[in-house]
This record gives sequence, C-alpha cells and structure tokens, in this order.
Amino acid sequence: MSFPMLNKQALLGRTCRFAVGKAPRASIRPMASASPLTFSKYQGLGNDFILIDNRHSSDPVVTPEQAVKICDRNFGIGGDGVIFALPPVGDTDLTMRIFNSDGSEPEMCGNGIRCLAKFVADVDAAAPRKYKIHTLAGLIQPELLADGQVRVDMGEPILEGAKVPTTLAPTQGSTVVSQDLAVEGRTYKVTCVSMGNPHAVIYSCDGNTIKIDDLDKELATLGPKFERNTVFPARTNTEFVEVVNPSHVRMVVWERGAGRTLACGTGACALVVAGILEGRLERERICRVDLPGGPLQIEWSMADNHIYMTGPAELVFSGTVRT
Ligand SMILES: N[C@@H](CCC[C@H](N)C(=O)O)C(=O)O
Repeated sequence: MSFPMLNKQALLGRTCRFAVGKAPRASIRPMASASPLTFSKYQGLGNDFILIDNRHSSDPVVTPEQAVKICDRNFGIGGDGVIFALPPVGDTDLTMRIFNSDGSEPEMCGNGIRCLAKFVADVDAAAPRKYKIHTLAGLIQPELLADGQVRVDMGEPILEGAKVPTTLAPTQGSTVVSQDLAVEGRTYKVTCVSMGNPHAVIYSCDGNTIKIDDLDKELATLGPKFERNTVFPARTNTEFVEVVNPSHVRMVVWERGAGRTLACGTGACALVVAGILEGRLERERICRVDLPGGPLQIEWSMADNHIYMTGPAELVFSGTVRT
C-alpha cells in the first residue's frame, strides 16, 4: 500500500474532524533561520506529539537537538516528543520513529502510534483502517475503529529481566516480579516489563499498596531516582499503580526522556502485565487503566499472548515552524 504525500492545505486549513471546535492555525515564532517545517500536533489522553510527514526519506528531517527545541513548552510548539512517519520497511505500510522531549530515541510509544494512525488517516481518507507499522520494537498494528478510537496490537510483552533491561535479580524464572529496590530510604516492590521500551512497575512500597493521590507531590523528585537508577542500564519508564478492582487500576507515570506525562500507552500495557504477574489483576478480563489524562482499555490476550490497547487520539492543530 502506498500513501499520497501529505496534503498540507487539507491539514492546515481544515476544520478538524477530531479536535474540539475549529482547529486553530498555529502561529509559532521563528526559532532560528532554516526553512519552515510543516507539522501537526496530536494528543492521546494529553500525551502530546509533534507529527512530521517524513515519508520522502528514511532520515528524520529534525535532529534530536531540534526536537528538544520544538518540544519546549515555552520557546517551541510544546510536546512530549516528535514522531516521524517514515518510508516502510519490508512488508509494512510505514515506519515510525520518535524522539523524546529530551532528544533521546525510544523504541516505541503507545499513545504516539495511535496519534500516527490518525495522522495518516487525515492525510489520506482512502487509507486502510488498519496499518502495519515498523518500529524499533518490531511490528505494531493500529486499527481505526468506527467510534473514532484506535485499537493497537502492541505485540507480545518481553518478560526476561535481562532483555527489559534490568540488572535486578529475577524472581520468577528469568522475570523480575515484585523485586525489592531501595530508593530514598524506602523499599519498593518492582516488576520489570518491556513493551519494546523498558518499564518498572510499582504496586507497593514498604509493605503498603500505592495510593496515587499521596504520590502526586513527590513524583517529580522520585521519578528521576528510578529513571536513572543503575539497575536500569537503558534508563526506565516508571509506573506507580493503585488497584481499584482486579480489572480497574489508577496510575501515574514518570517517563524516560520526558518526565511526568499525562499518559503512557506502553506503560499502561506494562502495568497490566505486571499486575497479572503479581496476582493483582485478572488476565481473563479487559482492564481499565485510569491515567492522569483519561482511560485506556488494555487486554493481554490468552489467544495470541499479544497486548491490545484501545484509546483516543486527536488532532490539536497544524502549522509550520522554523527549526
Ligand atoms: N508516552 C509513550 C512512551 C514514550 C517513550 C518513553 N518516554 C521511553 O523513553 O520509553 C507511550 O505512550 O507509550
């Protein structure tokens, strides 16, 4: 399948089907000299991204340093990352790459891939409803649903501790489940899961279950202590989770390379897997994960061992920026 090149006027001038009210046209002050770059900003549960149509070349048109600048919420467009739609690899429809707002490159982004699926559909109304997208985490397949949500086949979770990666000692076979980790004078029980990118999931601390509301104030100081802990050689995303019932949880997240965000799709998938491994959640049921920006539905399928994530993605605005 091939997509036409981005219809810039369609995205720049349209009344957005997905945004609330009329999509405003961005007016961004020039940041430097170079030629203007067309972008569209999307968000999935408040996890926001600058989307760039890069299908003419396998090399992203924005460098990691430029990504840091345009993600800046005061001096740039503002975003948790920059996502590129790149030419396909092998039997896929396109490739996704992403730079975090600190310029680092993660393997995958759950909310981002829902945004990318919507972006591609906005470019080409005749595009299929389901895409095969090549990522650094392998094949990921988003599908646009009739109700406007996006359901994503996120593939299988990686449970082997060394591959997450973490140097924490495994507790169940090669998997790190409820392992002790001392941080700032407290002992956290950590379960490590990779969705292509690394996650440390925490349901309890010092023998007590996590209370999300209590964590709010300390997340900004606590998060980096996990992200840069030496037991996570590739750094880590960290999710703190409170169980409402065995198919409903609440969470807050500190993301590798982006800090506190309103949502993390791969994190929601990882924490459901961790909750099932810890015996707190039921695998037979779809789990509702309440993130700060809203809910996601997560299923760890017994049939194919894949994780399925369903949630929204919306166009915020389109514009041009000088990088
Ligand atoms: N917010 C994303 C995850 C983005 C990547 C992450 N910061 C990392 O470095 O692994 C999501 O929705 O999954």
